[in-house]
Amino acid sequence: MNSTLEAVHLTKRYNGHTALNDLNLSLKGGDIFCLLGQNGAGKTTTINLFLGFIAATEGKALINGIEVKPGSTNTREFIAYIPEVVQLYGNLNGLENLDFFSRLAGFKYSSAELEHFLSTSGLQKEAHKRKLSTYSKGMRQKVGIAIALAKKAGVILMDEPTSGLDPRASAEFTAICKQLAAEGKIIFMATHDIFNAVEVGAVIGIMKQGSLVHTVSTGNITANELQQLYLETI
Ligand SMILES: Nc1ncnc2c1ncn2[C@@H]1O[C@H](COP(=O)(O)OP(=O)(O)OP(=O)(O)O)[C@@H](O)[C@H]1O
Repeated sequence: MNSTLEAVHLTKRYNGHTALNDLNLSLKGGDIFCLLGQNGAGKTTTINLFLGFIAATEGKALINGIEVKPGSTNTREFIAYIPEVVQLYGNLNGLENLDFFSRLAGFKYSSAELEHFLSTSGLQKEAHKRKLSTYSKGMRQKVGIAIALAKKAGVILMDEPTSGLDPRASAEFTAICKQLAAEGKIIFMATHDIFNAVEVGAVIGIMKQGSLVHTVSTGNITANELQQLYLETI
């Protein structure tokens, strides 16, 4: 199935304060979209609407043509979410965490399959059987990606995934995102990382006070130009 992610006049207000204003967006399998914007611009609000964590005030968030509704499980199976800090069980190892979260999503895999998901996500083999409490942030994130793969989610939402990663881990992460998109997944990430957004080859949205004010393709812009546009916008 070709995945889709759409926002149609998507709006969220809190007591008269507009956190997200009339967002219109249409992504398909293979697309990478990076949402940039200052603190409070509305990036996490957008992700939370697609996850069904909060209800839209107006408009719709749609995954594979199905409207996302808080409390409904209709769209959950199509989505994986990688937050800034991936929450895993510190006293379980990488394989055990992956097995646990895969089962929670309704999938049961052999050890070889679980190992394969972890390796595809870039986690070195020696770490597969080490307790999560000994993992770095980048390693935890790789387990998060492995869980997304194991769920067979067509849409992967990420909130500031490269924050706190060293340049090498960030570059590895970029490569994995590109690979996932090449396999037909939609990657939607909120980020402050202009360099990563350009490297990942995404379409970039710049958000200001809840409104998407620019959408640019990275094929047409360098990191310096994007930084300039960002600074002029916000
Ligand atoms: N539960 C809430 N109640 C009231 N206002 C909220 C709530 N959640 C978010 N907001 C407001 O909505 C606006 C958008 O917040 P959001 O978290 O989406 O920003 P962001 O772009 O993700 O910022 P950051 O880069 O800091 O994560 C902000 O003004 C924020 O204060």
